[in-house]
Amino acid sequence: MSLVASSVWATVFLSVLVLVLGRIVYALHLSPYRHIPGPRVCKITQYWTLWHDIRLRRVDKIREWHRRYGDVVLIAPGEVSFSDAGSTREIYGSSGGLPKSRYFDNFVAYCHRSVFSTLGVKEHQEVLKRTIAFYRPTSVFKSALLQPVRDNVKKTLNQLARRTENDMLVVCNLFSFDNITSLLYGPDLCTRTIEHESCFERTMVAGWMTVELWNNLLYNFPLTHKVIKAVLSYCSDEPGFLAADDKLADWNMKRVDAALSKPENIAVNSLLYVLSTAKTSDGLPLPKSWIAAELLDNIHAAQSTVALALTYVLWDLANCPEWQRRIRVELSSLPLNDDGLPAVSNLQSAPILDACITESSRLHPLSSGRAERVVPANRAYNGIVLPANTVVSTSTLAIHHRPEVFPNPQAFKPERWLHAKGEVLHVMQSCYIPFGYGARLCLVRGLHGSSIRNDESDNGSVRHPKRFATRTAL
Ligand code: HEM
Repeated sequence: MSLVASSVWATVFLSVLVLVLGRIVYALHLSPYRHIPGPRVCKITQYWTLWHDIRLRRVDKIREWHRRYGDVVLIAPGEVSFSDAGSTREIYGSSGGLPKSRYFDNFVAYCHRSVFSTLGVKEHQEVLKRTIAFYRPTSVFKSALLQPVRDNVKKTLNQLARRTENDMLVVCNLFSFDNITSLLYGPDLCTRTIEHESCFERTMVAGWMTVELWNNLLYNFPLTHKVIKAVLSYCSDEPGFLAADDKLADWNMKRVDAALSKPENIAVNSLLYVLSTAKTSDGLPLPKSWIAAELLDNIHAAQSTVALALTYVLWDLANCPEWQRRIRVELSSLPLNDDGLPAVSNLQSAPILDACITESSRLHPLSSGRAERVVPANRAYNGIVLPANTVVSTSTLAIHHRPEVFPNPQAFKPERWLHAKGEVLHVMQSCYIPFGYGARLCLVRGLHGSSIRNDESDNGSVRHPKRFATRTAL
């Protein structure tokens, strides 16, 4: 190697070394985050957490860090995770008013921000006004909208009885898709993937389950995702590999087009109906793309969360014959409707079923763990001062596994919800956040009959009665 080439290489090597050492010294000794507990590597680079994100192990890793470092953990430069009820209240509570982080840009559809992806507090309140009527129990539980869902329950039970354990997630996904399309578009435009084995939508749902596994890569490294998608499409003779999301967006837009061309046929109380009758702040009808974006977002919000929630409940119960027996006894004592299923209102008086679902959601919370908010000005949380623009979040998995609140936290113990009373129950409720907390609580939280409510679940408004970064956590 010539002398010139050697000195160029030496200069490059030394420059990189100086940059890396400089970064390490800054992160560990000078950064405004140096005092926050957490793994050293997370203080230096965000790529360690991103790596776990892509491997779909982020939530587990953060819980492990909370066990080791306590309730406040620096998970990346400028990103802090909490696992206690007090900080959760401050971060997500209505009074805190923290905006969502740029992570939610990943959920912008047709260039429009839905309720879920709106960042600022004021903007969110405006957007929410257009859709909130849909989430009222009095409208969702109207039988015209609910009957297809009830019919799906019976079809799904038949399918589950015939299939193997491995098909459980697939069947639950189809069930979830048919249900949400029924509530969003109404019975005439909903899908029937459970019964029609060869319909287009069924292939789309299957493709989408694969897309979700790759979404974390898409959100963190879009270019790499594009290259992998192109290469795998080419190699697998499957041009549509990882294209189910685009297919879903086209499919949704066609449905909205078809419905808006005959508005008189749109099912009353469906989300499509609520949106097609809503007005902008200037009193004009909502543009088609806004309507389509909100519908698409609700499919995303509902699809894998509900499918996984159901799969986990079935999984937990599969290992507990005694709880299965108790649920059967409880349900068989409820009066039945003509369709052979208990009325929704009667399910509110099924505490054993409720406790099993609640405990399953505690053990396997389904939100991505990236319910991120941004701190607008320097402020202390749990006694630790954070600079403005820090991204903060609560680790749902960590707070759900606090051993002093949920003794033997790894165990499926529905009885903890049945027996707890007074202050003990209150503390458990304040550490139970599978549907989020406070100002941006999941809009369907109020539809779940559970008696489990945290402090901000019942503030009088309907919304207080949430993939693979996607919306669920694996
Ligand atoms: C078991 C099922 C579900 C779980 C675990 C769940 C969980 C969550 C969580 C944790 C949030 C808050 C995200 C944040 O704070 O950043 C949320 C928000 C939301 N969820 Fe759900 N969700 C579920 C089902 C659904 C369904 C079925 C729908 C629609 C029909 C839905 C619609 C929404 C919407 C629109 C938001 C945004 C609320 C806002 O920002 O005001 N979710 N969900």
